[in-house]
Amino acid sequence: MTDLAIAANGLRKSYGDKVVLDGVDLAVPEGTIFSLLGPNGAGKTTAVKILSTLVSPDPGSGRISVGGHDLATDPQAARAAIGVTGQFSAVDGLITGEENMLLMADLHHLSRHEGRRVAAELLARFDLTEAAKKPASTYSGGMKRRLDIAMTLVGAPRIIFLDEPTTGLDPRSRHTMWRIIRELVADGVTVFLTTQYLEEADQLADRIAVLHDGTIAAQGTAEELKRIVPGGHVRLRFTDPAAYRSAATALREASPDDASLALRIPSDGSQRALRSVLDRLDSAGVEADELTVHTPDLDDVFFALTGGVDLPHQPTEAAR
Ligand SMILES: Nc1ncnc2c1ncn2[C@@H]1O[C@H](COP(=O)(O)OP(=O)(O)OP(=O)(O)O)[C@@H](O)[C@H]1O
Repeated sequence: MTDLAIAANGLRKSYGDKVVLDGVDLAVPEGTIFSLLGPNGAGKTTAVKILSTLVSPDPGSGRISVGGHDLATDPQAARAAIGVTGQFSAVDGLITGEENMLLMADLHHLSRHEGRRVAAELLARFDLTEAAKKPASTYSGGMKRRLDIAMTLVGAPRIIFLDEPTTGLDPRSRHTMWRIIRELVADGVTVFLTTQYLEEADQLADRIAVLHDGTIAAQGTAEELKRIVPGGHVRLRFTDPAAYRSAATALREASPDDASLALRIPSDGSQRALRSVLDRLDSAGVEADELTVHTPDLDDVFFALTGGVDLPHQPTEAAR
């Protein structure tokens, strides 16, 4: 057994002439959240389908192992270790939440007694006990999504693939889902998450990979990815025009914005850089009325990586 829950080398997949995955390497340590980001059609779902044994990779692909099992030689064992919650819900709306759970328990060959115990426990955990006897078609989007994950957990998988788990959910339901995902990982489960929401990857993922043109354009922690795009700065705002002019003289590298009496100073936002700005303001005897630090966010990274902008360097092999 390896300490990587998911390991893939040179993952390739084409549909006819269309190359969807063109040599993708993935390494997801056990008990972590990995997020695959990419624009629509980038191949995220295809990657999830291959890793969860629903679709075969092209013959040119390298070794893929999931849960320590080689997908080529032991797909059955890999399948037993995973759970998949896709973009299209497995929930049957015609039967109740509880019946959906019991159906999953049957599929996993749990005894009647054990099935009822597991179903009740998971329904309670996902705050669905009250709604358990109602048809799932009457559930809200958030409740359906929670039921979907609860159904995935009936088989106690060690690795869970969540394909866009919060698409279409309101902010409250999205936060509930984030709490659920964090709790899963606290229990030692590995989560492979695809999302269109950069904030979601930023909030949850230990590591993020950006998929673009069939390859991984960059991967690392959210902080590592943010460091590869320029744009960090400190913004100082003044109410007194004289103070504004003195500050502009003291901070020669600043870009002035005369209309709003604001100065923009390129900065990595570190403590040392901030101290240098404040020291120079002190020496000039001026005080800013407002100071804000802007660090690039994942949106900046995403658009830079998938929009053809030239970047200085990419920490693809950044230390784990
Ligand atoms: N079975 C298939 N046959 C032919 N083409 C396919 C098939 N499945 C996916 N594709 C194509 O492969 C590309 C990647 O699709 P995929 O669903 O993996 O993207 P995605 O990143 O998950 O996109 P989205 O965010 O829109 O869900 C798309 O161009 C899609 O049309």
